[in-house]
Amino acid sequence: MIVGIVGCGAIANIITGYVLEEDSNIQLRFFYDRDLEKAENLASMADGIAVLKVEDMLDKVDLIIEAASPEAVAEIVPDILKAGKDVLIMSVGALMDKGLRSKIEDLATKNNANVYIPSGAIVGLDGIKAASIGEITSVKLVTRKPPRSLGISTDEKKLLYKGNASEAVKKFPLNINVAATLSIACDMDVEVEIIVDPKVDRNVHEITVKGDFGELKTITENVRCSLNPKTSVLAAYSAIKLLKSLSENFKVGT
Ligand SMILES: NC(=O)C1=CN([C@@H]2O[C@H](COP(=O)(O)OP(=O)(O)OC[C@H]3O[C@@H](n4cnc5c(N)ncnc54)[C@H](OP(=O)(O)O)[C@@H]3O)[C@@H](O)[C@H]2O)C=CC1
Ligand SMILES: O=C([O-])CC(=O)C(=O)O
Repeated sequence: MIVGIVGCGAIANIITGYVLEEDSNIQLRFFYDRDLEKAENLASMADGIAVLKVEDMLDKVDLIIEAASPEAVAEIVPDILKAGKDVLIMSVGALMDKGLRSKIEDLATKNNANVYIPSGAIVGLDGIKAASIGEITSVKLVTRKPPRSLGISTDEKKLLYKGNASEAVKKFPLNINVAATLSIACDMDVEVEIIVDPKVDRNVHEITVKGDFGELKTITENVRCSLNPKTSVLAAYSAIKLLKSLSENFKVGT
């Protein structure tokens, strides 16, 4: 599978490092970033090609990884799908915009292309997807991050946000994509709390789901990426695992 990547920051660096060290179906060849130097640095590590615009890789790839920003989803994903190519989206918060999401779903169907959304920095999506076969009655996400991850400075633990996911992704576009992933998985605009906590040094996501299946609670205490403390290492790992699973004939989990 020939892969291009849009956004050459923390997640792209972890994916590239993995591809260089491990045997897999992922042939990472093309790199794009609005900062050409970042694309060139990763391309030279991976013996790939830095491109000046996404169109320059479109006819040469099977799949593009979006690991840039919510704006990049709106700017770039429609063209990828129009070219009939698959896309893996990390900046999932963009899809809380119902208009953009249905445009992306329609383009994927019309062009026989796939949109992949990895579980990212949370655990439990397997059970939540299974639970959605029955009735889900409530879903709540409580995210606690250290001040540096939220780009603020404070000595006090504080509730920064309480509301639904669609507003949370507008207020914290680079910090709470997981709320969008969760909302899409259970087809609800889930309840979200974001807490800044100087006492934690991990990005912590706690999910509680209730439904006719019973109740589940997951807590993920994520190590942060060295290149970007907002982002958890598990998010990059989930993208790698999803890409690897595309060529596997033996699947486990929902
Ligand atoms: N689904 C999930 O669970 C998670 C999702 N994420 C999301 O994944 C994305 C990537 O994360 P991460 O690697 O940590 O981010 P980084 O900021 O480390 O890297 C992103 C890179 O993409 C560039 N970029 C942003 N917008 C564009 C654009 N429109 N066109 C071209 N390049 C662009 C950035 O440039 P610049 O520095 O100039 O902005 C930066 O170089 C983010 O949106 C993040 O919020 C992160 C963690 C978990
Ligand atoms: O990586 C994380 O812990 C979560 C995150 O930033 C996001 O969902 O945008």
